[in-house]
Amino acid sequence: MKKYDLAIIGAGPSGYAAAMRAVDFRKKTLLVEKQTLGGAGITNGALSSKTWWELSRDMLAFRRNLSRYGMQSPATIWKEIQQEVNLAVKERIHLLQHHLDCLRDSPTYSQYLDYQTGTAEIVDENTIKITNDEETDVVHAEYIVIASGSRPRTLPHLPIDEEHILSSDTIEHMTDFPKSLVIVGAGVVGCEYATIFSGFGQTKVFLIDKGDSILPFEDADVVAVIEKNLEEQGVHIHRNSTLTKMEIVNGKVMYELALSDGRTETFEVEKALVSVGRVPNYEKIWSDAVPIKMNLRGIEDHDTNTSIKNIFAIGDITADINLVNVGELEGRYAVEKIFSHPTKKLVYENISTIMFLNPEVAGVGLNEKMAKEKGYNYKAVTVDYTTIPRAIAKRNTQGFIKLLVTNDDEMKVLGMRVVGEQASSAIQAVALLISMNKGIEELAECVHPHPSITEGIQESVRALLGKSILKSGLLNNKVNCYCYDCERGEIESF
Ligand SMILES: Cc1cc2nc3c(=O)[nH]c(=O)nc-3n(C[C@H](O)[C@H](O)[C@H](O)COP(=O)(O)OP(=O)(O)OC[C@H]3O[C@@H](n4cnc5c(N)ncnc54)[C@H](O)[C@@H]3O)c2cc1C
Ligand SMILES: NC(=O)c1ccc[n+]([C@@H]2O[C@H](COP(=O)([O-])OP(=O)(O)OC[C@H]3O[C@@H](n4cnc5c(N)ncnc54)[C@H](O)[C@@H]3O)[C@@H](O)[C@H]2O)c1
Repeated sequence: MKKYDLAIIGAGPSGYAAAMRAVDFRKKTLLVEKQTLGGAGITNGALSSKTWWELSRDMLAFRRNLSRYGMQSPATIWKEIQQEVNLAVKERIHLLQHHLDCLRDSPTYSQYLDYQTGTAEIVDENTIKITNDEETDVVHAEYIVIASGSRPRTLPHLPIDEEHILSSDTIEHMTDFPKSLVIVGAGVVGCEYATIFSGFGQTKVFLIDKGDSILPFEDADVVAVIEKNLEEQGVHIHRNSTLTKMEIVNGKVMYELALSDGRTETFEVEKALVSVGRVPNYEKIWSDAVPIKMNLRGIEDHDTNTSIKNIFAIGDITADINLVNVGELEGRYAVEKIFSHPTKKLVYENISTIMFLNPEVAGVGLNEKMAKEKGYNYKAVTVDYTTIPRAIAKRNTQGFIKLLVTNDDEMKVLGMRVVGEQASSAIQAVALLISMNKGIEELAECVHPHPSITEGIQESVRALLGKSILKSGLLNNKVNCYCYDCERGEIESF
């Protein structure tokens, strides 16, 4: 039986990152993947959907520019767009595969990493069975990392046939733009695909929202911008609507909604996308001999440790945040914990996220909803994009920056949201401040290039310190500072 220091189940972003960190420690490592290298980080997930989003955004901008010069838009051809996405996916998988091949052939690394395709199952604490079409292999591992990821959640009354009623695993494999598409679930996946399909301008999109606003975890001012743009692109948002029935009738999707006023309404569309969250891939990963504790959301890990001493869990299989950067962070951390002593704790406070919407929404740390739930007294500033020269030059001033800090002398950064052009690049400096547990003074004096969106971040910081160029509370609240008192539940401008 082959012996390994570490065996990793799943080669998505979490497992791949863990394997590469183990190689740094020169430990004999096995990485097992049953399907596609890169997991949902590449295929039917992060990279593929972001390629669709980029192409859709380009097409929307192209159509707008053509109409500015009084020109007709050409037709958008599904096959061409899909081919480009497939190229992006192949390019990334090829790079990761080629990297594995190079490691295998490298005199420095070849003895440390084995990559095997097959389905892995933990038989006991140190034994893994790997099955593929041809054979079954059994290996010994001192430590095991589970990185088996997640898949789309299904609902009992929604007959997903992956042809008419689809999940995020198959929506990108359709053969043409549907004339109409209903999306069940207005979370990140649902809103990103609503943005993608409405951006191409070939599909009438309906979005079913259980509550009164999409993206229920986000602040109302952020959501308002996104909803406005979706609706301007022709998306119909069914608010406060419960899906009571969905069926395939004569090749079309019929769905029935119960509205909050007691009425029911029926609609017919060509396709449906169900995006109501994800569930962990835990089935048949471990046998009864290894009782790993989990709940409905995933493995209950403590800093990547599971309830079994030598078995760790990372990425989407765990019951916390499902993101590529979080999976990679956990993967690297788990391996450092196994083979050394990590110098830093595993912290989630400075995790940056981007939601690929119209416009993009970048975030780090807390938003106001979360800060209120956690009982913080905080100071906040909002700076409108209309005050930022770069946004004016771009001829797109829609959006704003919102920065939250503690309401004390230190003014530690709690979190930030940026909605608008280049939002993602604007948040990095603040993410760094949070990770360094620093106050905002540092950012106030740094000289930013001009014109740049990050000047808006600097103006936010200066406004909180009472030394901004544009003063708070004037100019129709385009620069606005306020504090929130959690005991009184009140907001006061300053
Ligand atoms: C549509 C969509 C868009 C997304 N967009 C973003 C984004 O923009 N940014 C972002 O940060 N995140 C995004 N995500 C989330 C991100 O894709 C996941 O958080 C990430 O892929 C999780 O990585 P993972 O390695 O934990 O799991 P996965 O990527 O799910 O990989 C797990 C791997 O394990 C393999 N596996 C499972 N069981 C076994 C077994 N028994 N034996 C061997 N192998 C096994 C699977 O085949 C798979 O390849 C998106 C997700 C979706 C669905
Ligand atoms: N840009 C990004 O970083 C990005 C993009 C896509 C996905 N992701 C990750 O993937 C994960 C999964 O995304 P998701 O959108 O599937 O999950 P989600 O949890 O973000 O959203 C699910 C939505 O479905 C709604 N819902 C649940 N049950 C419903 C029902 N019966 N009827 C109607 N609506 C219902 C919920 O209210 C929620 O709004 C996210 O946690 C996210 O971390 C990240």
